[in-house]
Amino acid sequence: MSTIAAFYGSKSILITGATGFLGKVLMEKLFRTSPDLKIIYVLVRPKAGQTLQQRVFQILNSKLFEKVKEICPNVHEKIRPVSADLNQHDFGISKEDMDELLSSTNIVFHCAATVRFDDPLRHAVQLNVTATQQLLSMASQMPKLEAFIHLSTAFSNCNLKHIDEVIYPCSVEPKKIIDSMEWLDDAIIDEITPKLIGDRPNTYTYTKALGEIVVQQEGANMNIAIIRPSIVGATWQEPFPGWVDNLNGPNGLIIAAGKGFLRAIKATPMAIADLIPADTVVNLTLAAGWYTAVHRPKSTLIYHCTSGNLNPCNWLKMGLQVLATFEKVPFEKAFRRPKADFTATSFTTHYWNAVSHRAPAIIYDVYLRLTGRKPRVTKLMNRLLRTISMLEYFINHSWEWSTHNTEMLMSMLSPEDQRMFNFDVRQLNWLEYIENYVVGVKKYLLKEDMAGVPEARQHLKRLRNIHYLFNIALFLIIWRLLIARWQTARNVWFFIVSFCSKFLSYFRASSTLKL
Ligand SMILES: CCCCCCCCCCCCCCCCCCCCCCCCCCCC(=O)SCCNC(=O)CCNC(=O)[C@H](O)C(C)(C)COP(=O)(O)OP(=O)(O)OC[C@H]1O[C@@H](n2cnc3c(N)ncnc32)[C@H](O)[C@@H]1OP(=O)(O)O
Ligand SMILES: NC(=O)C1=CN([C@@H]2O[C@H](COP(=O)(O)OP(=O)(O)OC[C@H]3O[C@@H](n4cnc5c(N)ncnc54)[C@H](OP(=O)(O)O)[C@@H]3O)[C@@H](O)[C@H]2O)C=CC1
Repeated sequence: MSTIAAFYGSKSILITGATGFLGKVLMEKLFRTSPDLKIIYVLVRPKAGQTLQQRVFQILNSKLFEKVKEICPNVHEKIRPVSADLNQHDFGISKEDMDELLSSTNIVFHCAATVRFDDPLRHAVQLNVTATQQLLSMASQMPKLEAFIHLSTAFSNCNLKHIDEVIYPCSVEPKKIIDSMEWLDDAIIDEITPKLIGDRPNTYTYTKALGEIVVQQEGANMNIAIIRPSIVGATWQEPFPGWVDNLNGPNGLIIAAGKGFLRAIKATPMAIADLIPADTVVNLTLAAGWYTAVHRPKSTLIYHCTSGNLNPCNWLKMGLQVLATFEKVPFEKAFRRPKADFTATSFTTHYWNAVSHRAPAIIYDVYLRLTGRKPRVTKLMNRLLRTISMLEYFINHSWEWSTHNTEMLMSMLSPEDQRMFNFDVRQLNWLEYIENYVVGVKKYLLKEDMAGVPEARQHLKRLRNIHYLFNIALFLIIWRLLIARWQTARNVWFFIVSFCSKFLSYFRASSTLKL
């Protein structure tokens, strides 16, 4: 019997960010492995015209939860959506809901965050710092609380090369930042943002670092742990391989490459691609929740959920396997054949952006306009190039994360728990994982049926023929222009033509003699 599964069996659990990528995988695993848990409270806001109940219902009815519904048929009764917006004071939670949450909750998993890299500092501070502070204040009033698990990121200190499982100070105290957001106006905040984030690439990593300090300061009297995952990718094994549901991280780029939009990206091919599967993160998170509650470590433990030092894979190996999978399982209705390369310098990147990204987009838009349709590819391409510029930092740097606490935690698990809550990334076969990841992107993000693969292959063949025809036409046009203007080109042309005609007459003469 799994100790961890039994531990969660009788608990009331509060999850923030349950509608997000990791939150869903976390909920699924909890229901699947501890179907007798008491209740999961999820803090949800109404969104996109859906009530919170509709949002939760949609999640429970998705493919991700198919196994859960077999194991825990009354799952709908075990989940309690609580209307909450983390941007509001007290999260806008009603008094009755608040009383219930405070009196019943045993474990808190804080996953909610803004993960956008370009969020204005005010918004990123509100969600990643102030809301974390408020949630801790709520947690401090929970008499039955056994553990508070905070999801951070391995990149919160990406301004360092070697990162230990400790909390690093920031130049300005989080409390001062929170206070200043109340009275500074947006223009001034925009002006001071680069100075505050310093050598971090964006407001996301900066505010996640501030959030960690808040957790350490405000949670001093609680059982707290911080999980720092690196780049979270599709699921590895559970509940099935390859599950993804948003465009973050590598997902959007895999689509762009598979559809033939992304042809070149500036990357350091030998830099470590520190990807970590979503189910690995969730297993570690649940194990840490159990350990924190049961063993009550004296200080806040930080767990690095990374792959680089235990099972490194570089961007070249990853990129090549992504491309190899496109060969086997092409995406439908590609714009061009998937064929991408890494560039090394800003000069070559600009060159390929002009030649391989912007030019084909413009040509295609002209074609759309000529055929009476609305041009759209240039806009799409601009958006892709903007996304790439945001992500580039992470594919051109390398980090070393120490994983002592994570390894210690692994050693504390029973063999049964090590199997059931496996976060030993050394067992991961990258090539197999990446193939499943790309197939997962096709199936679960693009919603493409595998039955469409032969047609997708045909489409790529047509694109190849168009490509050849286009190149031949281009060559002939350029050649014609050269002949018209340049004597040497004319001489070369006459030489080739007379050589070919002599060769043909010799060939004809010799075949007539044989007859
Ligand atoms: C010798 C031969 C060599 C061969 C080499 C072969 C090379 C092959 C290369 C091909 C293979 C490619 C795959 C390789 C993998 C490389 C991947 C590298 C990725 C590195 C990622 C590092 C991330 C690390 C982060 C740290 C981890 C974390 O802690 S947090 C989680 C990560 N967070 C994010 O990823 C958020 C990033 N997103 C944003 O910040 C914003 O969305 C944005 C700024 C990017 C865009 O903002 P904008 O306002 O413009 O758009 P938005 O409102 O968000 O959306 C508008 C529409 O665009 C769609 N969208 C959103 N995101 C993406 C995206 N990532 N890609 C594409 N499209 C996106 C969105 O759905 C909207 O669409 P509509 O609704 O239709 O309008
Ligand atoms: N994905 C990754 O690569 C990595 C993620 N992490 C961390 O893991 C955690 C989860 O990330 P992930 O699941 O990918 O993120 P998602 O963006 O998928 O999910 C974010 C969640 O936060 C919720 N949320 C955002 N704003 C509010 C708000 N104002 N009120 C209530 N809820 C809100 C979202 O709700 P809604 O659906 O309503 O928008 C959603 O449920 C984050 O803390 C992130 O920093 C760390 C490393 C890597």
